[in-house]
Amino acid sequence: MEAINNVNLVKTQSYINGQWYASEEKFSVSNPANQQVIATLDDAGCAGVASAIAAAKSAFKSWSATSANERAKLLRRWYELMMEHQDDLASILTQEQGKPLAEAKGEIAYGAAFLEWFAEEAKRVYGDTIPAPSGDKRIVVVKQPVGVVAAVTPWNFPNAMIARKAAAALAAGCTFVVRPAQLTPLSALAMAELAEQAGIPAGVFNVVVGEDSRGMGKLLTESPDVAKFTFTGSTAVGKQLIAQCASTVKKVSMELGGNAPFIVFDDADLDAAVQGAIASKYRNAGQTCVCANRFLVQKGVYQAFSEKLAKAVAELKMGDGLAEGVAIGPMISEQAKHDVDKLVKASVEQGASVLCGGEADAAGSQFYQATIMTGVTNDMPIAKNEIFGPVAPLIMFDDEQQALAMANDTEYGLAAYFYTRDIGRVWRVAEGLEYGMVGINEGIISNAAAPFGGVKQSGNGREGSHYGLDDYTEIKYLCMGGLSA
Ligand SMILES: NC(=O)C1=CN([C@@H]2O[C@H](COP(=O)(O)OP(=O)(O)OC[C@H]3O[C@@H](n4cnc5c(N)ncnc54)[C@H](OP(=O)(O)O)[C@@H]3O)[C@@H](O)[C@H]2O)C=CC1
Ligand SMILES: O=C(O)[C@H](O)CS(=O)(=O)O
Repeated sequence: MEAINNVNLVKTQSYINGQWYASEEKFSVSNPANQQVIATLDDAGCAGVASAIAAAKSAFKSWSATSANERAKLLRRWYELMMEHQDDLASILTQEQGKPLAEAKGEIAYGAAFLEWFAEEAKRVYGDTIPAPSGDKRIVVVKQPVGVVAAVTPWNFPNAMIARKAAAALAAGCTFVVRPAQLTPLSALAMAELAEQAGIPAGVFNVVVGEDSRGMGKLLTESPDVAKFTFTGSTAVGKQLIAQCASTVKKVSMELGGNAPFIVFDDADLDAAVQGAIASKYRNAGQTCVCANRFLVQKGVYQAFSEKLAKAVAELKMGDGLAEGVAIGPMISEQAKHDVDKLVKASVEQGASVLCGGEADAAGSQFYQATIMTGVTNDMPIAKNEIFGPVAPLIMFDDEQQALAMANDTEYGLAAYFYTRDIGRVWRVAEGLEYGMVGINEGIISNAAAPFGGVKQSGNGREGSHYGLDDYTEIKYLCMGGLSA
C-alpha cells in the first residue's frame, strides 16, 4: 500500500474479542484503479463469525451495564482518533474502494461524525411515565439495549456504513459484530485498531473478514444469540436476509437500493440545480444509494439544463483517486462497469441518445465515462434500474402532476430531490414524493444529525439523528400496582 504514514492501521486479520484472529485461509484485496493487489488477509470464515458472536454475547452483560457517560467517553475518544488519522484512513479507503482522496477524507469525517453524535445521544436514552387508568397503579417505560447486533455492510462506504451502525449500537449499550464487504475490509479493520486504542472493551466491537458472504451472512442472520440484524446493500440481498432473520424473529433494519428522481422545474435556479446534480450524481462514480438516478426536467428548461450539465461534466477529471484533481474514480469492479454499459446500450436501442460519455474509459479496465443521456423515458432500463454508475438520464416532463407521477413510479423510496423557487410547489411536491428523504434545492442530504432511511422496497429503520437509537433499544413497560394506602 502506498501513502500511509502509520502502517499500524493496515491490518490483515479479523478483530474478535479484542484479539487479531489468525487463519490459514487467505484472500486478497485489489486497488480498483489498477487491479494491483494491495493486501492479503486471513479469511476468518464462519468459524470467525461464531467466535465473534460468542464474544459479543459474553461482553454484552458488562457493556450494557456501563454508564451512559462511560460509553459516551469511549465513543468520543474513538471519534477523536478517527479524525487524528483521517489522512491515513482516507488513503486506505481510496486504495481499496477507488473514490477520490478528497471524497475519502470526507467519508472519514462523515463516519466519525456518527461516533461524535451518538457519544452525545448515549446520554439521552430517555424513558417515560404514562398516566395509569387507575389510581393504585403507575406506568413507567424504560429503554434497554436489544443485545448483540450483527451487521453486513457494503463496499461503497467502507467506513461510514460501519460507523453509522456501530456508533448507535454501542451508545445504546449493545455489542456489535460486523462483516464488511470482501472488496473493502481494510477500512473496517483500521477502525477496529482505533476502537481498541480508544479503550472499547474486548468483545464489544468485532470485525470478521472473509469471502464467504453467504455462509457468514447465514450465521449472522440465523444465530439465536444475535438480537438485531442491520444491513446496507442491494434490495435483492436485503430481502433474502430479512427472510433468514425470520427464523429467530430478529429486529431488522435495512438500508437498500434507491432510484432517486432529481426534478428540475421551469422556475429553478439552473446553476444551483446543475451544481446539485453534479454532487448528487457523480460522487463516488455514481455508486451511492442516494445518487440521483433519473433527472426529470421540465420542458421549458430541458435544453438549457442539459447544456449547462454537459459543460460541468466535461470538467470532471477521471483517474486514480490518489492523483491530484481527480473527481471521478473507477467503478468497484469490471462487472459493475459492464452492468452500467448494458443499461446505457439497452436504452439507446430503445431511442435514447448519448449527449456525452456512454463508453468505458481509457483510464483503466474499471473506468466508465461520465455520461449524460437525453430523450430518455421513464420506462427505459436506465430509468427503471438502480444505475450505480456515473450516468445521468434526462427525462422531459410537462407539469408538476406528471413529474410527481413519474417520480413515484418505482418500487424504491429512498431519496428524491427537486429544484423550484415556488413555495407552494415546495410543500406540494415534498409531501407528494413517496420517499424517506427529500432534498429541496439541495443535492447533498446526508449528515449525522438527520434520519437516513427509506420507504417501500428501499428498506426500513432510520440511521443517524436521535431516531437512530430507536432501532437498538427495546421498550419495556413496568406496571407498578398496589399503591393505594
Ligand atoms: N444501498 C447501498 O448503499 C448499496 C446498494 N447496492 C446495490 O446493489 C448492487 C449490487 O452490488 P453488490 O455489491 O453486489 O451488493 P450486495 O447487496 O450483493 O452486497 C452488499 C453486502 O452484502 C453482502 N452479501 C452479498 N450477498 C450476501 C448473502 N447472500 N448473504 C450475506 N451477505 C451478502 C456483500 O458481501 P460481499 O461483497 O463480500 O459478497 C456486501 O457486504 C449495486 O449495483 C447497487 O445497485 C450495493 C451496495 C450498496
Ligand atoms: O449512505 C449514505 O450515508 C450516503 O450514501 C452517503 S452520501 O452519498 O450521501 O455521502
